[in-house]
Amino acid sequence: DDLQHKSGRDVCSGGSDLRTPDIRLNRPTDSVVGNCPTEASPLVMADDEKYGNKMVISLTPRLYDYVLNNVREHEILKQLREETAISQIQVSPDQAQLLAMLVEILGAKRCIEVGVYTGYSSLAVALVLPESGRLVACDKDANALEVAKRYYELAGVSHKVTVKHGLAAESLMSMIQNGEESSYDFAFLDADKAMYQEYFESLLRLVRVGGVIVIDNVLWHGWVADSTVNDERTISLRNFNKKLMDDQRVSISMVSIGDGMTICRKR
Ligand SMILES: C[S@@+](CC[C@H](N)C(=O)[O-])C[C@H]1O[C@@H](n2cnc3c(N)ncnc32)[C@H](O)[C@@H]1O
Repeated sequence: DDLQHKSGRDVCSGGSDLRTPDIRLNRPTDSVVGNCPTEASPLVMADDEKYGNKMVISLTPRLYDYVLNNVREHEILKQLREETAISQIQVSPDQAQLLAMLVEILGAKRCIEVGVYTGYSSLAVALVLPESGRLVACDKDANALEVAKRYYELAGVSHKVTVKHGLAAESLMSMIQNGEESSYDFAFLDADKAMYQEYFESLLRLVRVGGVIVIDNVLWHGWVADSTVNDERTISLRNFNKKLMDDQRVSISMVSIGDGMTICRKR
């Protein structure tokens, strides 16, 4: 049913204007079978002529397995992921690796995470921070934070992490009031979606010029692009993405990894 477009058109059985790509030739074939990825053909085409029917890769389960097999996941991260996998709310290993890579590229020393849960993404960041580095980890869930703290200890990084238990909006505001504006290099936002704009405004104050803010779930199960889905969180994310697109205070790059992440660099 997911594959059935609400208009009644089966988007994966193909329309007359959609052709399946020939991967070997890296160009479309003439056969008309659709625009949805299959294991044999993970390429999909933008179906708008203005993009020149550009072909892009779309992950199938087999291809995603391949991606995951090419992630260098630290043993302690694997252990944490396996212990808490049931929740399905933590970032994926390839996302965590990208966050850590961004921190390394930036040479970040001071980081913030909003939405820590049991610590998977924050641990990935803490592991690559220098010994003098600091990560402020904000979450309102005391039980989840206990698990996170246990793993920071196990990984030998707890001296780099300051856990802030409470409402993230208040934690961020207290950091601002504490004179910490423009003193952070990197922030990761992954908490309640309806509050994203407010968190983003605070993070923008806390991060220095040239610093990076990464926002998770910007594609929100794909619902942001489905005009028939209009629940509160989807609308929030859609509005947030729209505002960010026009926000000249940052450069942006929306990346279709995991549930979608936008990387922002403060100008
Ligand atoms: C998607 S999970 C974070 C996952 C984590 N980044 C990871 O990859 O392991 C979202 C977290 O945001 C926290 N959260 C939701 N609303 C919050 C709020 N108002 N203040 C602080 N934390 C909040 C939840 O308690 C939850 O742990």
